Amino acid sequence: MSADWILSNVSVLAPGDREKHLLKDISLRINSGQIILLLGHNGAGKSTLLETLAGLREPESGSIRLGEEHLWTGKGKKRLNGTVLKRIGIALQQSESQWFASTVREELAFSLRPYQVEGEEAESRMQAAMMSVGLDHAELARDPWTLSGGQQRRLAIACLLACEPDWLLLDEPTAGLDTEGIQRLTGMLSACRASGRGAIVATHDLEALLPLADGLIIVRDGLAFEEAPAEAVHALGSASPQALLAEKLLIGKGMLDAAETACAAEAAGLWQPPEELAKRLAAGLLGNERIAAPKLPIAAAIEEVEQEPQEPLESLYRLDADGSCQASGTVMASDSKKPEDKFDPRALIAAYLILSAGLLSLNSMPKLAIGALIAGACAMPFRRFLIPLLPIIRAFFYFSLVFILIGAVSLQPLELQWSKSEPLAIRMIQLGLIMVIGMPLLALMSPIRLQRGLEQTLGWLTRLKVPIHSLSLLVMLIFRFIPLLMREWGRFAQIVKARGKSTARGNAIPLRLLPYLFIPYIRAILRMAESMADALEARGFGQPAERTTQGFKLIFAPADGWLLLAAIAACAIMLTARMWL
Ligand SMILES: Nc1ncnc2c1ncn2[C@@H]1O[C@H](COP(=O)(O)OP(=O)(O)OP(=O)(O)O)[C@@H](O)[C@H]1O
Repeated sequence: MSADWILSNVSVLAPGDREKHLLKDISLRINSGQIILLLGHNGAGKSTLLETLAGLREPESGSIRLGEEHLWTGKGKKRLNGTVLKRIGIALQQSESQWFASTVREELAFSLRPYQVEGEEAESRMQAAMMSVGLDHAELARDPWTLSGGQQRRLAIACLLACEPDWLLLDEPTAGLDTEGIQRLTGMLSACRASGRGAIVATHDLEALLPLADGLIIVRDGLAFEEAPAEAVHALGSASPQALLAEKLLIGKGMLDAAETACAAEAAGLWQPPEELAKRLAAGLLGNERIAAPKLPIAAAIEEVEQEPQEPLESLYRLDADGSCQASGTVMASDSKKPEDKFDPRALIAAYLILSAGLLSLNSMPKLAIGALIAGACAMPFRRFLIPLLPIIRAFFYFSLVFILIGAVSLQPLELQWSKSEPLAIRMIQLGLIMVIGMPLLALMSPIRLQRGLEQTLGWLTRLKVPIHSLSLLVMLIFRFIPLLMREWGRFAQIVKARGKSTARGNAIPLRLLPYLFIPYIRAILRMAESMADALEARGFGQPAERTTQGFKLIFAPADGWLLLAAIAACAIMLTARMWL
């Protein structure tokens, strides 16, 4: 029999951004043996909540208990509790890309390993799990990568079921499943509940899962909004699928503007609750008074979610005459308040070069002190981008210190002569300061804007046969791929840790699990490179006769002028210090 989840004031911060809350002060009790749906807009925090329950994200504050057991234990609650981990099984979105073994059987055996289940017991669990998800016994010998997408999703769930956890944590489990697969899934969830186990399921598929649910948790902007009573859920469940079907039917007949509904909502990631559709039906918009929205406690909750002010669609999307949705590139490129859109990359690079030249001109410790003050003042407004890079800065500091100390060693007699290593110390401090002021650039320039900046500035060189498009593309890809590779590593690390029931913190991976991470990781990177190559080809790269398409044009704004003036003033101060000190 599974135990209740008890969450008290749980908050989770974005990795590397301590000002961004992914979950805020969540207090919940989720009773054992229930099927609970997590609902909410795209980006609301459903996956984050599931990952936090699975110990894949460390809460900044608050406590998470499964019955009497704390998920995080030890001094300062910094160590994961392996006993709790073994009582839960999580399937992340796209966790079917996790395969490393050459057969389905080995994959299942890997999932069972932390439970030390082997031999006949393991075999019977594997077969039962395969049967529950509708995979044939013969598939055990197949290479998991040769299964279809839907079959791989079923296998991901079978890997969880074989471990017989008290709680299943499922993220979008119906995605990619056919009708039979969904029926299997709902049957499996009902069977879990009947055996006293529970499930928490993040989903947008209300039609399939709402009729099963014992309760709902609405997540909005990282807040768990409401736990709905089971009666409300079932009453709502009887109304919503019809409303959805009615809407689809009317869109098909051209009686409802698809651009206003599905296209816009899907494109902007807005979730349209069935309640909204039911209200429109009730208002006569769809002409079917059979489906009227019942006024339920949960309806009020969903309504409140919907009343959250949304960014107007037209600021993000342009609806063309043919009803198709287009991302509004110019709006996103110039008017957005995202950090990487604030400055023109050309201004940022020019300011960086000017400041670096100033720092390199300082040739003594007192002058460098002035340079350090100026570099600190420049970096201060962007300190939140520097926090995640502190380990690199610290490593550089220790590395420099060791070199400076070695440089200062005199052997006859054995002593430290500071004067010997002063030039090296000055050089290392200059490099350190240049590195620190350069670090925020990674966050202030998106790769695509950097590419456009290079193309707009150096585009004239193409007449001299200089391959500027290719060079700027290369720079863009380097900028784009480094964070992407790190993110993918984090994603696969999470999956492998969840399967291996690792108690390691953060993205740290125990050595024993590394081989299981490398294969799917490398495969994912290769696939990503292949998709990118296809996309580039579609844009015209690699076909010299074709003109490549360009999404937007950078425009030098007053803020860029001020940035350059500030950099010139700072450089002037450093040059003056060099001459007069
Ligand atoms: N590593 C991260 N760094 C910064 N922000 C993050 C990180 N991971 C998630 N987020 C942000 O946290 C928010 C919640 O994401 P989450 O994946 O939990 O949403 P969701 O409700 O599951 O969405 P969906 O329905 O699209 O799956 C999003 O705004 C996302 O951009």
